[in-house]
Amino acid sequence: MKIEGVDVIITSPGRNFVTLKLTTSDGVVGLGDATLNGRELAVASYLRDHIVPLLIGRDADNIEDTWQYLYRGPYWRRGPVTMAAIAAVDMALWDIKGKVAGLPVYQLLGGRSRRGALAYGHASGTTVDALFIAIHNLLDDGFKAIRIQTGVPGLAKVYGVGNDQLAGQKYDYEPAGRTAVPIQEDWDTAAYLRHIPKVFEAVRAEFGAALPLLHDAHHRLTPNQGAQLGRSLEPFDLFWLEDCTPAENQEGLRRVRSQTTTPLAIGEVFNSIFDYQTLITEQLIDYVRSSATHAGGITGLRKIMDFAAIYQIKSGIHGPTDVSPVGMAAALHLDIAIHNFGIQEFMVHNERTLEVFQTSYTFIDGLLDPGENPGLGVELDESAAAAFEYTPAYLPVNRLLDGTMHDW
Ligand SMILES: O=NC(=O)[C@@H](O)[C@H](O)[C@H](O)CO
Ligand SMILES: [Co+2]
Repeated sequence: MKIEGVDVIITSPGRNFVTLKLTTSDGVVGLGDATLNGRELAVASYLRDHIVPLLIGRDADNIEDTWQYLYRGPYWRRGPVTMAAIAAVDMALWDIKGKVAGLPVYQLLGGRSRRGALAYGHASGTTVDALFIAIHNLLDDGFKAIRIQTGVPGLAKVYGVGNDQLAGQKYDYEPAGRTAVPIQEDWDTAAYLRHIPKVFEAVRAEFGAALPLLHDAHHRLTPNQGAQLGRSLEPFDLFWLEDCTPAENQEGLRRVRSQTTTPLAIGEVFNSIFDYQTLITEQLIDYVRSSATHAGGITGLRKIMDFAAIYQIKSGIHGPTDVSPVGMAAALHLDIAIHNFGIQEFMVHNERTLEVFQTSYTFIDGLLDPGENPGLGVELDESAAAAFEYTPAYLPVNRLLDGTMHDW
């Protein structure tokens, strides 16, 4: 069965998505997510200009060989653009293989290892009161685990805090601003480190000790500051503290790990198994955050998760609204099949996105499930997609109060 058609579909139902559509000589269609927030056109070009010519005529059955061909063939390896492009091809080939077999992809990955995948939602508020409203809304929606982000006194806008009026609504936070250049946010680490423990103390007092709570420091701390935060949050028993420090310097996590028992999650910006090599072999983290969309697809992320399993490290697949429903579905098939599943981020796409992408995954009683449709279980309505033009959008940049460029 040969690959005959290769289309790159860019659509923007509220935010930009890049989708790869493969069509085989038998007319079977596979979809793959290639969305890289703020750099969508780079991946679209990588696909259109450099991958499409290589795919036409290739055997659609050979997923591993295609992955290796696209990973080793370009000579220049790894990186978010390359691995998102490879991810889209990989997902589309798994989608095709499932449709041909008449099986949901998780059945091809070893079958079901759990009833459903525990999801966590995003609660945010500029104030603790607004945050409480958001938490109640998510609990009402059935979430059994919740990420907590709040404003920081003295700072106008902080990562992960949406519009209080939308508090807890299903998609109350899209970080990429539709502006010609990135908007600038300000940051004050000392104010943040003073504030966050008080927020968790208030949340635990209001919602009790058992509710799984997560928090994302979003790469903004030094290793020692990450250690300080991890220690200060130990009394509040977090499910995880995410991106406590930029982790390209993987050894930096040794400092954090040696000082705190707060569980650590790293890697939504990582795209290769080598980005995790020290983090995993030295057990410096508890959860791997990469999405299938950004880490070379189902094939790429499965390799990372099987490596992590040896060291008792679990998945915490990245599931923001800038991973498309196709990427979300790919994650859910892995979530259901792998043994070392941890939790799945679920920001919930907006209605317009779900007009373009018809999904069959479900969220019931706090658990996500990919469903039983053959393949990944997502269809793309191309005429609906065409109605939403690409619009440049960028993630913010972040500076310290003295103007020094910092991590966002
Ligand atoms: O844990 N989730 C996150 O950190 C996300 O909200 C990221 O900021 C966005 O996906 C970046 O595009
Ligand atoms: Co994050």
